[in-house]
Amino acid sequence: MSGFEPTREAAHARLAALQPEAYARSRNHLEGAVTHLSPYLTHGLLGLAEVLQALRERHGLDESHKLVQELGWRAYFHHVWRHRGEAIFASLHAGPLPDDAYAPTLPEDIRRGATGVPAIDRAVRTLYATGYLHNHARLWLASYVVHLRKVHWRAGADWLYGHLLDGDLASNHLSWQWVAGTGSHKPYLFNADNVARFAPREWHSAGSAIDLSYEALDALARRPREVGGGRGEPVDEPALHRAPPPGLATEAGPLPPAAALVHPWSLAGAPPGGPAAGVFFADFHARWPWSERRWRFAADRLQQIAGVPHWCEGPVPAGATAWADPHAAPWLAGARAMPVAAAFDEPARACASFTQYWRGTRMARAGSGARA
Ligand SMILES: Cc1cc2nc3c(=O)[nH]c(=O)nc-3n(C[C@H](O)[C@H](O)[C@H](O)COP(=O)(O)OP(=O)(O)OC[C@H]3O[C@@H](n4cnc5c(N)ncnc54)[C@H](O)[C@@H]3O)c2cc1C
Repeated sequence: MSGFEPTREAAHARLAALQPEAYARSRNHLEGAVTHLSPYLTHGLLGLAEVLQALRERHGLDESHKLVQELGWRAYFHHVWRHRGEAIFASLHAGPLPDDAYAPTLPEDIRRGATGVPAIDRAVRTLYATGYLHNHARLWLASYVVHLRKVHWRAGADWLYGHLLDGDLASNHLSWQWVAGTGSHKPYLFNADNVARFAPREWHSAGSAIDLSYEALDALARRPREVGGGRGEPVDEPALHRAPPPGLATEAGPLPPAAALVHPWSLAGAPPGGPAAGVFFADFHARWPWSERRWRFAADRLQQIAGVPHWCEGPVPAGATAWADPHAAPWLAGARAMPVAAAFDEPARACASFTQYWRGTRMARAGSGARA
């Protein structure tokens, strides 16, 4: 996989390269034909509706196709965030053990990719080297952290979010809850045989702490004691930054009163109006630090669109305009937030499961007038 360039051209190149049939056959394999669209979707370089439209028009896909369903998971997690708000950052319901049976912080050997389980240590190295992980690797990592090492899912979720280029608070934190069993009916478990089936040889983990039957793993998930770790060679964890890292320029002055704002989740371009101004929200990053790679991804694109981005401490001026996004919403309260085109029709009620959501929605039809 090559890196992720923060440009519309790179995003469209990913879209043009999609192979839906190969995706459906191979998506669970670490070397399968996955799309690598997630950093572009998270940062609004591509809209979900825009991707679905391309899948419909170029490939004739509908809701029955696996790729459309996977994109549906993203939309479902945002549906849950819309309905539950801040509640998604705490356990939605009880998991296999009470919350206080899990450690509140991530042990050093996991952070440093030194657990001695090749699949986990590889995943951590890949994450730090690229800012991206295949879905299966994310599932393995989260399951190991929560069920074998007894670390609270929230500690793992916050850490992973910071290092991912595609970190999306709904997809990330709700996926961790799905794995933990606090957002699904049972814990997600995996073993060395599963890794051997879907990952290249260097990831294989026979003889390690995950080389167990599913019965044994299920019993482990339901008892409070952790399996030990810490037998591997450590790597350095890249720093996470709550403010722009050294060398990344931002402007501290006030925003123009009627600015067309571009924030890090709307990097396709400025909304209509003007003048365009890029913006980072200080309060967001006080809570959610990012890796340097991610800061640069967003800042490079903001710079392309609107010059040096502003460092915004507090809400934006009333009279400014911006594309709506839930990550940015608290700081856009006084501004005109322009809706992004819906990708899927919104079910009338809050859905308690993906299955319920999927039964209650369809791919939205184009033509709402909002940005794709
Ligand atoms: C523990 C954990 C944490 C995750 N954190 C994030 C995150 O912060 N941001 C994020 O975008 N995705 C997250 N995901 C979902 C998924 O792993 C990634 O979207 C996917 O791996 C991104 O790679 P891709 O674009 O090549 O995916 P593909 O497999 O090619 O899928 C295409 C698109 O469908 C959507 N999608 C696919 N699978 C999922 C899924 N399970 N849940 C939600 N959307 C999905 C994504 O938008 C993705 O870009 C997480 C999953 C897990 C298990």
